Amino acid sequence: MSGTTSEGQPAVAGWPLLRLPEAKPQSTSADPASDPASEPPGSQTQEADPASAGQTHWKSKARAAICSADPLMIIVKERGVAKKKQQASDDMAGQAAGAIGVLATSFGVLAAIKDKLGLSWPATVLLTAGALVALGYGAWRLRTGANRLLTGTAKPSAGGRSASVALKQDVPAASLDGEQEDAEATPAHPELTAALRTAGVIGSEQVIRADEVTISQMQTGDLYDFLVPKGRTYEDVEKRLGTVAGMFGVTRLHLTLERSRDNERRVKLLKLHEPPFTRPFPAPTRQEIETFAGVPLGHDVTGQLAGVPTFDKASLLVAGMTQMGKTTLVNGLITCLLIAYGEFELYLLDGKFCGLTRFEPIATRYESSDDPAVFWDMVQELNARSDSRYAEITEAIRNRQPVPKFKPVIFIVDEAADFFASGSTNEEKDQAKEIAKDTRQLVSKSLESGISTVLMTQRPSVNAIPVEVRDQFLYRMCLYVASAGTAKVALGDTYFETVAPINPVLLDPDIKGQAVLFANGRSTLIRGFNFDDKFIWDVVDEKVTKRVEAVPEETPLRQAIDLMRSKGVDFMTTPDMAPALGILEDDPVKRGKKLNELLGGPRTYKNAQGRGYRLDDLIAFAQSAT
Ligand SMILES: Nc1ncnc2c1ncn2[C@@H]1O[C@H](COP(=O)(O)OP(=O)(O)OP(=O)(O)O)[C@@H](O)[C@H]1O
Repeated sequence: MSGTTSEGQPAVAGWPLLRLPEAKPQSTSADPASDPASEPPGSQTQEADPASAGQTHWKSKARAAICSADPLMIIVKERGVAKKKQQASDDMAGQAAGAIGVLATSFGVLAAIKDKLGLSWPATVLLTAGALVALGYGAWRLRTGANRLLTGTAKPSAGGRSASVALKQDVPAASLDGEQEDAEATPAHPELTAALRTAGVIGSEQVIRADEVTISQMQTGDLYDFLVPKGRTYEDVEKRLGTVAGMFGVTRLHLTLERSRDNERRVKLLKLHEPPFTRPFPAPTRQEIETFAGVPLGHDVTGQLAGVPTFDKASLLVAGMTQMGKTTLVNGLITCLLIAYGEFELYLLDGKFCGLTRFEPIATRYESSDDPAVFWDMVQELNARSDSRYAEITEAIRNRQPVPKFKPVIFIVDEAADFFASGSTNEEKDQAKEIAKDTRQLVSKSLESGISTVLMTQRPSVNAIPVEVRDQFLYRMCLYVASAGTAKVALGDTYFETVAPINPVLLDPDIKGQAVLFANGRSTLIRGFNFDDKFIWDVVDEKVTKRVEAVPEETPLRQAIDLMRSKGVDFMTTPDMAPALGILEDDPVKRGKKLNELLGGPRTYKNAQGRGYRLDDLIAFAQSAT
């Protein structure tokens, strides 16, 4: 018999009629020539079928199907019925043979036991059945005990049994791994399990175990402390914090997540009772600032101090719309630096004229101007200091000496965008390009030489601060802004792809000083400090006194400073100061030159009274020299 159908398809033994391409159940053709089921006896289809007991019956049914609406289906069904019947009779024969075998063996075994023990037939049967049941029970106990040992669950007490069974119903169908055997044995925490499953943090078959969850009521909110299932870490929660917040029915701003030092699976999730910073936190004390590990920039949503680990080799960009609290925040930063950062030099450029004035007495250079030329001059001065510091480093390395330690310099500019704006002439455009180039160099290359830059802007638009400058900042802060695009300018183009980003657009603009701090790849919502003026003035005065006291008393510079302070003046002319320091020269030019040399070369200042020295300049000069 041929192994193919008329179309050349392989004829499967037993299924010659099932030519699938033609098997259209909808076919209603009455043309026998076109219908494979109507092929006459002796045709290829018939020949392909091996003889069988059910064949005649099947053929007659198949012929009857010619006139039906669905002939092929009927043929297939009939074929199936015939096959099943044959299989059933085969199965019955096999089972009967098996049963006879089992009976014969059992009888043999029982006869052997009866013979050995000399018991009656009923006693032998009962004894054997009892022994088999006892063996089965023993095996079951053994397996249950081993499972309990592996999962670490206690043996349920009689009273706890029903509760345990009820709780087990909360647990989803177990998978094959040990994790789920654990889950089966311990109830799931319903709220967290449902929230984290729906948020896609854990798989649909995973649970947060109730015995690994603690919920504490804090003053500001509920603190959930829990372990995510094995194979997951706190980062899985952190990545989907926004979605998790949605599951809790709050916003991303209501949630903060903390990792634990003891276990990567441990998550500490704080859900605030009310929107962040609804109630103000009191400004920190000196002691709190001093004991903070790093430089504090504000409070976090729980009222703890938050900030950056260091300002060494760092630079900060602060952006936010007008009147949101940038200047106040940076005033707070400088105050904290003065309290806890040791000795450093301040270069201040007050583009808003009075935002940083409180710190003028301790600034090495303070300018209040919106002139780009002033900004450029300060940038160039700092670049020159950086170059000379690099030269010292190179020299030390060349001579196999330890690399020198430099006093940190912090350059703070309030409202920086104005300084990069270019005029319409070619000359002004060239100048703007040069300013951008020098600023980029300052921010990027000065870190190693200990010069950090803080730029603030109320216009974080794409062009306000050139991208080559923006890209260099290590720390970024963004207060309220109106669009996500603006937030990206401040926090970086890829900010919203980072772990658990916070959208500054969602901040409440009526709660001043709130900012997203993005440092070391993590976002923290903070609110800058709003110190009393008196607190800031006291900190500044103390610092000035300390710095003056650090200048040796016998030096002319210290004597000049003490003279001005004792007389309570901010400015003294050269003719007034020179005799007090022992210069009795009558010629004004020679006197001025001698005095400046004696003082070590501080900058002079000229006003209506004539040329002389300002106290702030002398103090700044003294501290830059130490
Ligand atoms: N943390 C804070 N707590 C309470 N009030 C604050 C806080 N920060 C700022 N403010 C208040 O908000 C107002 C604006 O502050 P600030 O001048 O610092 O904003 P700014 O962003 O620098 O404004 P601009 O860009 O217009 O100069 C001020 O009245 C200030 O007192």
